[in-house]
Amino acid sequence: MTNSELDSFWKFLQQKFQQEFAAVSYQTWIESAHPLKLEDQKIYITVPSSLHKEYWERNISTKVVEAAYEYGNQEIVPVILLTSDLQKQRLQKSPHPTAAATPSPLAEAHLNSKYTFNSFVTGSGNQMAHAAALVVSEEPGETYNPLFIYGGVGLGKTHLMQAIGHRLLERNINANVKYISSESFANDFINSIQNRTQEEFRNEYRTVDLLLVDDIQFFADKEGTQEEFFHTFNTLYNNKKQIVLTCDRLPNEIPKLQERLVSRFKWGLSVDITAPDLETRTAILRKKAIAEKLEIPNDALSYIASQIDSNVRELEGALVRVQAYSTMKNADISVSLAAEALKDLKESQHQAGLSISQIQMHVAKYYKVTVEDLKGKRRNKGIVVPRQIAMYLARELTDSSLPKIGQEFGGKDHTTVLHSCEKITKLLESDLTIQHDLTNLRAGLKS
Ligand SMILES: Nc1ncnc2c1ncn2[C@@H]1O[C@H](COP(=O)(O)OP(=O)(O)OP(=O)(O)O)[C@@H](O)[C@H]1O
Repeated sequence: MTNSELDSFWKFLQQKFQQEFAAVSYQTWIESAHPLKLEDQKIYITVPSSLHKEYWERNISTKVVEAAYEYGNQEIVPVILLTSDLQKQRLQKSPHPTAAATPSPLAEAHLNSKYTFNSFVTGSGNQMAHAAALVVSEEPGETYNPLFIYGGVGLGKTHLMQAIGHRLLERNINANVKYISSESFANDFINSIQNRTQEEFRNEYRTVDLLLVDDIQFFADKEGTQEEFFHTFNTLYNNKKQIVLTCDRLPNEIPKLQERLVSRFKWGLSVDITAPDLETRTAILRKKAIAEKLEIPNDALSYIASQIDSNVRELEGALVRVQAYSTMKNADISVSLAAEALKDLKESQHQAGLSISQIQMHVAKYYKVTVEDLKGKRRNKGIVVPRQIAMYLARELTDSSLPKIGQEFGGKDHTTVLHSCEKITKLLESDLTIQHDLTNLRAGLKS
C-alpha cells in the first residue's frame, strides 16, 4: 500500500468500525484518531491522550491488521502515537510527509487549527500575555517586537503564539506566517548545512511576515544555531517583521545564550503566563466541553478543575479521561463518576508531582523554621539557607517556572529564585552539611 492509498484505507477502516462500534465508542475512540503516514508496512496513527493510546493498542490495533488483509491482502502494523508527542517532534516536518491533501495556509504555517484567540480563555494568569498578543496581531512589527511569552509547562504559550498567526492569516490570507519549535529550527539549519541548502534555508526564514519560535530554551548550548538565528532576527527586525518567542524562562536565564541575543529578546515586551486560578480552569473546561459537544454538569466540571491545578494540558487530559470513562461505563458524567475516573491519575500524580507548598512545609519542618519564614524577607542565616534550599528543591522537583516559584515564596522576583538555586548549586560542590541535608530532604519528600 502506498501513501496515496492511505486516505482510502482510512475511509475503509472508518466504515468498518462504524458498523462494529456503538456510536458513542466510535466517536470517542475512532473519530479522535488520525492517520499520519504509511511507511515500511506500518500505519502511523495519532490519538489525543495516553488513555486513547492504551485503548487503541489493547482493543483496536489487531482489528486494523485484520482490516488491512481484508482491504488489500497486506500486512500492515499500526503504530499509535500521541498527538502531543508528535507536535513535539514536529514529525510533520519529516522527509516522509503525510498523504494530507493540498497544503492550506494553516498547514504551510504549521499552525494548529484549534489554537485561536476564540478558543483561548483569559484569566488573571494570562491576561497581560493575551492583551499583548492581541496588540501584536493588530500591529505586527510595530509595537512589541519581539514579543517574548514565558512561563511554566502547558500553560498556553504555544496556543497564544499561534493565535497571533491565525489572526494575521484571517486578515491577509497571503501573509507569510511561520511557526517552528526552536529544535526544528536547529534541525533545519543543520540539515541545510549538510545538504548545502543554506541559501534556501535563509530565504525560507528571512522572508516571513511573522516568525513564531516556540520553546527557545532549547537554543541553549547551540552555538551555530544561535549565530544563524541572530542573523534571521536582525533581518526580520530591520524589515519590521514581527517575531514572537516563547520560553519556559526569561532570556537571561537561558544557559549559554549569547548576550547579543539576550539583549535583542528584551527589545520588545516580555510577558509571563502563570497557572490559571480555579475559575479560569473551570471556564477552560467548559469551553472545551462545548467544543467537543460533551454533556457535563457544572459541578462535575468544577470538580475536575479543582483536581488539576497547575497545567492546562493535564487538565484537558483529565477531561478526556472522564469522558472515556463514562463511555466505558455507559454512564452519564457526574461528580462521583469524575472522582472515580481520576482516582488513579491523582494517585500517580501524588507520587510523581510535588507541590511547592509541600516542599515548603517539609523544608520548614526539617530546619525547624516556619513556612512564613521561608516566604518572608528576614535575612538571618538560619532562615536564608533553608529558604534557598526550598527554592532549589522547588526548581528541581516541580515543573514550575522561576517566576511561579518566586510568587509562591511571598512574591519574590524570579532573579532571587535563580540566585538561590545558583548559590545552593555552588555550596553543594564543597559543603558536606548541605549535601547531607539535601539527601535527607529528597528522601523525605519521596516517601
Ligand atoms: N487559557 C487557555 N484557554 C484555552 N486552552 C488553553 C489555555 N491555556 C492552555 N490551553 C490549552 O492547554 C494545552 C497546552 O497549551 P500549550 O501547548 O499552548 O502550552 P505551552 O505553555 O506552550 O506548553 P509547553 O511549555 O509544554 O510548550 C493546549 O491544548 C491549549 O489549547
